[in-house]
Amino acid sequence: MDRLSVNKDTKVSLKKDIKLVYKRFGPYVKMHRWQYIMVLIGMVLAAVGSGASAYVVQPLIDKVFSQKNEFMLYAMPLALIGVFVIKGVGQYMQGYYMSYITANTNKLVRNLMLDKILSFELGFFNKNRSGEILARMNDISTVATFATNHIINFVSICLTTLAYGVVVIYQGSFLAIVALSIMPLAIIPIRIIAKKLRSLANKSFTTGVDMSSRIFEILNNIEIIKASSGEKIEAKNYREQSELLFKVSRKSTRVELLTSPFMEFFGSVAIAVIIIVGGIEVLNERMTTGQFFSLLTAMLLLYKPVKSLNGSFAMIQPALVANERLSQVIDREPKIVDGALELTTPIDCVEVKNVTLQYDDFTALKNLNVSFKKNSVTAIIGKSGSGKSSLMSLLLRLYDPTEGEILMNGNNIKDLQQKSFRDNMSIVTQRIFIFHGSIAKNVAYGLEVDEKRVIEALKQAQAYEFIEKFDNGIHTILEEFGANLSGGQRQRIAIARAIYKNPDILILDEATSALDEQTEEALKGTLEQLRKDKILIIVAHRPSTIEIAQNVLQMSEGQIINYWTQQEYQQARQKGKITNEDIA
Ligand SMILES: Nc1ncnc2c1ncn2[C@@H]1O[C@H](COP(=O)(O)OP(=O)(O)OP(=O)(O)O)[C@@H](O)[C@H]1O
Repeated sequence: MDRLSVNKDTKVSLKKDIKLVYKRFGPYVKMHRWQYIMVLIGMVLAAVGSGASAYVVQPLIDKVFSQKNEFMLYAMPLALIGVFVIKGVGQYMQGYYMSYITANTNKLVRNLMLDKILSFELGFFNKNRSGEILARMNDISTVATFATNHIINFVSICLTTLAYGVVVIYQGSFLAIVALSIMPLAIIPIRIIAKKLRSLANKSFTTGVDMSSRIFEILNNIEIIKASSGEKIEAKNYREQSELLFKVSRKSTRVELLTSPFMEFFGSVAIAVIIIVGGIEVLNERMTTGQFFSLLTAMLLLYKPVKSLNGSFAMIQPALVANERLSQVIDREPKIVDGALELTTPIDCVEVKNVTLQYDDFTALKNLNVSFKKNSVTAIIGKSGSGKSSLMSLLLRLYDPTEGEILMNGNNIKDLQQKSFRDNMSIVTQRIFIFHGSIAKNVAYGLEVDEKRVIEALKQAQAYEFIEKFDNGIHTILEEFGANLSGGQRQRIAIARAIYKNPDILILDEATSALDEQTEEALKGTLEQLRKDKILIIVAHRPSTIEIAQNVLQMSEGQIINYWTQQEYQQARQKGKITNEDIA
């Protein structure tokens, strides 16, 4: 499964889906057992406090108001304060430890999810929009909150209900059974509502994904949008999606809120029955007034936990759907699996053997055979779309060949630990990654900052002369995407980063396109020096860059059509066999 999808099936299989949630979140529940014990203690305190608060109504009315007992007049309010303090402490403990469990689970699953996403091959990112992936990150909190709270909500409600139930039954058993039996009837409409909520949760997710993906696209292409006066079209499209989301959310609120009137109705019927049946019992002196009011208070208090049980049923559907979506990411296996072998020697030879690469049905590279050796500079030329970048991606194992193999120092790179060879490779492409941070940190990305070496790398990349002019030099803060730099300056920082790593293989994939001729000429001198002990590959687009290469490889439609020495290449150029148009 390359493309993430949303399951449109609205068939409700609560039991199976809840099982899936606990299969995923069970370990996190187990891991927090001590916190759960604290929650449980808090819960017992709160439940005892709640039950006792209903119970004290009876002696208050019977002893103080009916029998005029003065001692009880002072004792009862004190007891009441005590009972509420116990309840308060219990609720605090329960709330504090519960939110700890939820927040910690959220954190751990988020980290796991990012590790997983980072382990995926490039193809996954090409096929899925950023908004789609981000939305699945946001799903975590919905499921984690549900998974960690649901058990405890359930236990809490059962305990509180039990405590009230004891009071209710103790104060008048016949009456209690009548009243308690009406309450569960309210659960019936919930199952009908659950089905509706599931399809609405899916719809709202898909619309949300479209919207956040669009925002990403707008932010990443703002220059083009403005230059093409696309603001109005973007705003119009976004408004339409916003409206759709608004409608879906209104609909789900309507459905969700239906539980409330149902509950109110069943609750009022239960209370009405208690008043009539209990009133008759009191009038016939089979029950004291205190017992009656204590029972009534317990019933009114019982209403809240039963209502919240219903509330948590309404939460189940969005959480189950969210679990299904995030499982698509967490359970997905990366297509590029790391090898076991660590490459410990410097890379001195890369061989591409009978390599074919297919993107879905499209064959981008066909049966390639070429090798790159230490101390050599190879230029790759070819028209746009001929497969130059695809070949470079294969060397980094961003994709695996569909057929054939890539060998590094004689080892198939599939058998090697990716980090062990990527740590010794640098690539500069036209897509330049600059993050918000100092120039020094941008250059040393992923490595310790050594200021001297940073300056040296910047000098080699012909970047230091403009950085020197900044007030803060290499400590100048760069904006996201390098917005405060020119295209050529960004490219030179990226080249400095590649040099700073001191790699065995340096790949420049159209990395100098934004440089003026003079800077490029100066950079050529640097590359001449750098070639020593390195494999240098330059995907070239200017005839002047090709001059430093010993070998020139020409690609066309995914195939190597020529492999020349520099001399042969020059002769081919002179004879007009190769023109500027052949160099993309
Ligand atoms: N991720 C991808 N999925 C599907 N097709 C792709 C993908 N990447 C590249 N291609 C296709 O493979 C072919 C080779 O692309 P590649 O980027 O390797 O060419 P290139 O020679 O580097 O082109 P340019 O000089 O324009 O950068 C193109 O036809 C392109 O459309």
